[in-house]
Amino acid sequence: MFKFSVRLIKGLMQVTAWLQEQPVLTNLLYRISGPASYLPSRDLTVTWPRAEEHKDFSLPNSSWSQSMRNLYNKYMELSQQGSWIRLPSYNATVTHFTEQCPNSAKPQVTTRLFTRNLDVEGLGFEYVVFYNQAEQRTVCIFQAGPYLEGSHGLIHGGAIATIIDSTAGICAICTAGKVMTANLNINYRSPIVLGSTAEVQCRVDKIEDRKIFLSAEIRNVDGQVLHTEATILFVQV
Ligand SMILES: CCCCCCCCCCCCCCCC(=O)SCCNC(=O)CCNC(=O)[C@H](O)C(C)(C)COP(=O)(O)OP(=O)(O)OC[C@H]1O[C@@H](n2cnc3c(N)ncnc32)[C@H](O)[C@@H]1OP(=O)(O)O
Repeated sequence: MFKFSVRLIKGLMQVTAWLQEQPVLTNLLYRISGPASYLPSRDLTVTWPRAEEHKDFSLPNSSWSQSMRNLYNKYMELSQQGSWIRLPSYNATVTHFTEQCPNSAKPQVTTRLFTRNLDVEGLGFEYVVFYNQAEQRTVCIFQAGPYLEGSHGLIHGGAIATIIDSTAGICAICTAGKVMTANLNINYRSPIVLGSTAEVQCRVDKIEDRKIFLSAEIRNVDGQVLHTEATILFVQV
């Protein structure tokens, strides 16, 4: 009887594991009960971080070019006047929300934010985001490292989509709380050279019930060259 029970439990665990690996079923689970059931929680290690363990990756480092620093300094000066705030940037999404709510102990999961997944400074996404609450805008100062290559010497279109989605996502989160990208529409107007600095400007255009409509532009450092235009729809969840 004991052996039978152990075999039954093992069998049930295998079936559960198999079910969790089926994309259609996982998606259905997500639709029914939200992201918690969608995450492969059995594979994640949970720790309880202290605030001082959180490195802020949006502060200047030695890989930043002079033009990146100049733009950073410009927005830091505007921040001192009160219109903009520099948002901290950690390498895991959950850490941001732990920082937002210091009194509630939230677990840190050993996942990495896509844009902060490289350990060596300057190879991937180097960026800092500023938020203007009164105008519902974000600005992202962005330097693309050599590991973001698409066409020879140029940034991959998917990396451009990522930095737009992130800048717009932060704007939507700051404006409307928990959201997900429903639609991202991009026009690539001119290529961005690897290593160059660009400025992503993003604003909320309108809010209709749970839908937050935003638009974004990427320009070069002096604003003269338009690289990319996009519209983004986020839905509150
Ligand atoms: C200090 C603070 C710092 C914060 C620092 C944060 C940390 C740093 C984070 C970085 C920020 C990264 C941001 C990345 C964010 C992703 O990349 S999310 C990943 C990509 N997105 C996804 O995987 C989403 C997949 N889709 C879904 O889950 C669901 O379709 C959605 C989007 C949640 C919507 O589903 P739903 O809630 O059931 O909504 P539904 O009833 O279908 O539609 C609601 C309305 O939206 C409309 N709609 C839905 N989808 C669409 C669509 N595709 N097109 C047009 N309309 C649509 C519907 O027509 C409907 O309109 P109405 O009828 O109300 O007028």
